[in-house]
Amino acid sequence: MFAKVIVDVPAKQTNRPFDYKIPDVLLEWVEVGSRVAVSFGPRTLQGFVVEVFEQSDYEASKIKSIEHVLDLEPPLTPELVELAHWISETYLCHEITALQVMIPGALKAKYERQLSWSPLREEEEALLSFPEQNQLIAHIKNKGSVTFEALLAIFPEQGPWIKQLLRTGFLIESQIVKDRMAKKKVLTIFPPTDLSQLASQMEQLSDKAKRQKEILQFLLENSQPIPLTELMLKLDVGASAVKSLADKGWVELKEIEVYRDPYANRSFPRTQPLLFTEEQQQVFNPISEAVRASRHQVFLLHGVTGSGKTEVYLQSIQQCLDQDKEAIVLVPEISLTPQMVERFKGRFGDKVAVLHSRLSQGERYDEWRKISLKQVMVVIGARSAVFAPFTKLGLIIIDEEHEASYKQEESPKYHARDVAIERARRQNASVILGSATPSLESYYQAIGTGIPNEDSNYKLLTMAERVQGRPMPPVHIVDMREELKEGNRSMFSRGLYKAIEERLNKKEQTVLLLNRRGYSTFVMCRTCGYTVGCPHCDISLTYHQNSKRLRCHYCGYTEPQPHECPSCKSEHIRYFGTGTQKVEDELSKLFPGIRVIRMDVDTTTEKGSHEKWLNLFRDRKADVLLGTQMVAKGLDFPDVTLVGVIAADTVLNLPDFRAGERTFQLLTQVAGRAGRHQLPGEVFIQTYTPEHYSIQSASQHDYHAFIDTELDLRHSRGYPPYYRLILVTLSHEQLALLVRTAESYVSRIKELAREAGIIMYTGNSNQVPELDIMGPVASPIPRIKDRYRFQCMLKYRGEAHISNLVRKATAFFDDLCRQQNLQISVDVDPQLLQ
Ligand SMILES: Nc1ncnc2c1ncn2[C@@H]1O[C@H](COP(=O)(O)OP(=O)(O)OP(=O)(O)O)[C@@H](O)[C@H]1O
Ligand SMILES: [Zn+2]
Ligand SMILES: [Zn+2]
Repeated sequence: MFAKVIVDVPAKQTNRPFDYKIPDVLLEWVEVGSRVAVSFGPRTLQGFVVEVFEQSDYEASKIKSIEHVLDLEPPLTPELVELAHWISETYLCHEITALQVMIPGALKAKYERQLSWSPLREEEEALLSFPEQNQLIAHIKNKGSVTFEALLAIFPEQGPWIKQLLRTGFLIESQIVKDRMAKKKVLTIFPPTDLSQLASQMEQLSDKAKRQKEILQFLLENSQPIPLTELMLKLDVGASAVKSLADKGWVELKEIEVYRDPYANRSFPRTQPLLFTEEQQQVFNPISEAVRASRHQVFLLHGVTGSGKTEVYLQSIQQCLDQDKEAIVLVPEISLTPQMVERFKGRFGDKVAVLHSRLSQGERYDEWRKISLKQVMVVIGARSAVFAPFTKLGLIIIDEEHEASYKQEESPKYHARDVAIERARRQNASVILGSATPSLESYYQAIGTGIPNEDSNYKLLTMAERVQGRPMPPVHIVDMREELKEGNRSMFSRGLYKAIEERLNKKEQTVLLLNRRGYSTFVMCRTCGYTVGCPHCDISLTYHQNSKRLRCHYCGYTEPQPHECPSCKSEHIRYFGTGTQKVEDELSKLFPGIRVIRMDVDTTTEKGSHEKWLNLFRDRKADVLLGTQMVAKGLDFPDVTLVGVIAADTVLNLPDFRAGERTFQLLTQVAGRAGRHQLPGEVFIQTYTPEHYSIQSASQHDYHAFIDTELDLRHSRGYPPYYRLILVTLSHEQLALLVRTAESYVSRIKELAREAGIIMYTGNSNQVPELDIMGPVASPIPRIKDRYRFQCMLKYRGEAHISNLVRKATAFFDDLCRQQNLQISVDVDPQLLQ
């Protein structure tokens, strides 16, 4: 038997399968999707088996053998292997890159597989009726644990039997990977076993030891060990108070290892399906029908914020499980909040695995194993969870389908939504794309030519009302220019100020949004206008309050904050722009005693901090939740009755044709956090361009008004969804060479297009062009890490033949890339245009 193997060298020459012989002892172990070690030239490389076959066209003696297999179970399914091929074709990347992105990072590390005899199955052992294998079993028991290679070397004939024992759980594979990962230890406080001691100790404390008393009181009430940092946050106490209790020997403070399942010791109260509203029922019916019939169908679920989309997801998944099929739920990384996880774990309990990037490598690996060992039926996760190795997929749900983060920015530059649809198509599964603000691409697919139509690719389902007839919150647009005219120089308009004040009085909560992009806190000299830029990239450095340093977001370069202008020596050099930190300072000045939780990149780097902040807010330990995009998504807190957007224009000013769409989406999302339960909500949007259509339509909760204007604009400018885009970026250290190469790259594409008979845009043609090439021009960020960047944008109608041109043109420059260290990066359906 032979195998076709894609080896782990991402290069054009190796971007095809190579033939290897499967040695007899490995016959049982090599399958499509297996990872194997093969010799390739002078080296031994890792590779993936993409095909197993009987006869090779090559002379048998010339074909090398596979050296060994790296995993006892193939990490990829045959379906995923095919999908990887599709990804490499669609997004123009190497096939190995697409294969590698599908497996968890932990698997990529080298490790040894140890096998040992399971102690758990002792009683059933007598039932094993294969006496001739006694020797093998005795050997394993004797050794305690043995490596897979060693075992096969001694018992080369018994591969099938070993496999059987593994699958039936008599043999277990010990996870050396697990041991290799640094174990996580956390300083934890343990109350004494006899809690009554605490009460008497509390009385011994003097009145001055208020903090210590609080801690004892807390332990008395909760009687659970609790991590030190968590306690400090919860009670707002310092470590010293805890230490003095530990010194007295009243509580114990020790480091414990935390188990890697981040949800392992959490219980999720089980929830029951809610009785559907009429609208929910009416969108659920067709979904349920498709799932039951195992029919591939894409549904675009357009439901306003608070319309109860999640409940529709949950019951659709239940339908899927009832058919004994599996489901994947994708959510954007930042809305994969504990609240979200809770909703799925609450309904489906242990059947759910969770995958996101804040998990450690080990944790991710554990969750992934649950999927591949079929211990779970549902996966909820960020982008890459679309590759969960399920084999009986019934449904893929993509929540907030419009989110740009579903597009991976590094190779393979895939769009999880499109991969999901392709995967579902291959498995006859259904797809739900859910959003309050569907992307233009998806909406356009769902309406076809503008009229809802039976043949269009996606089926549009609409929920226009909030659950239980709750009203959408009224939105006030505040013109900040007027505020300034009338003498208000604060970053809060008078309206928003009053509204916050009212919430404080009524003990209700407020969410304040400040766009991340908006607070590029660059440093500028007020005398001469000099701005501090990165010496390696053409972009301003960002000021970081915590470290008091300037930092480049692209290359990580940092330098201390300057005290005088490098150009004119003036002392009036300072940082500009409203950072979240600044808003927080201002809030405390205006409302003494106000409790603010600030969530931004600076406060959420630590693992679990995201969760901690949100829990504190939910537990009403703060009046205001202030943050960047992360506060806009998915939160469902009953006491939030006010939402304020500090500056709505920041995204609008980006040089991106999606700026209007992004603004509309963000404003709609964040406005949707207010008044979701009994208490009515209210929203303030502060802006310098109140007349802009995306701000106007967001304030009226009018998706259709927005989309009509936006579709017209896109049509007249030739952008998606009417045209598709491919962005090609070339970079090199020498500007002159780069410009020359970029020019000849574009000529090359034009030449290929002419050969292929493609109608190109000429400006005065009567024919509708199929392809328009813009550029080459300098990229919006013209230099990163000392490399200059030029780009060209291809706009085209229709499908694959254009990506074929790009593939050919890029291949033509392959040698130049290698010899001259030129880089050409291709982004199909780009989301970021920098
Ligand atoms: N059928 C129902 N009966 C009663 N309450 C419901 C029902 N469906 C949903 N809810 C409740 O309504 C609230 C809003 O629902 P949900 O969070 O699912 O909305 P959503 O459409 O996902 O909103 P968003 O897009 O803003 O996240 C939740 O508190 C949910 O528990
Ligand atoms: Zn200056
Ligand atoms: Zn830089």
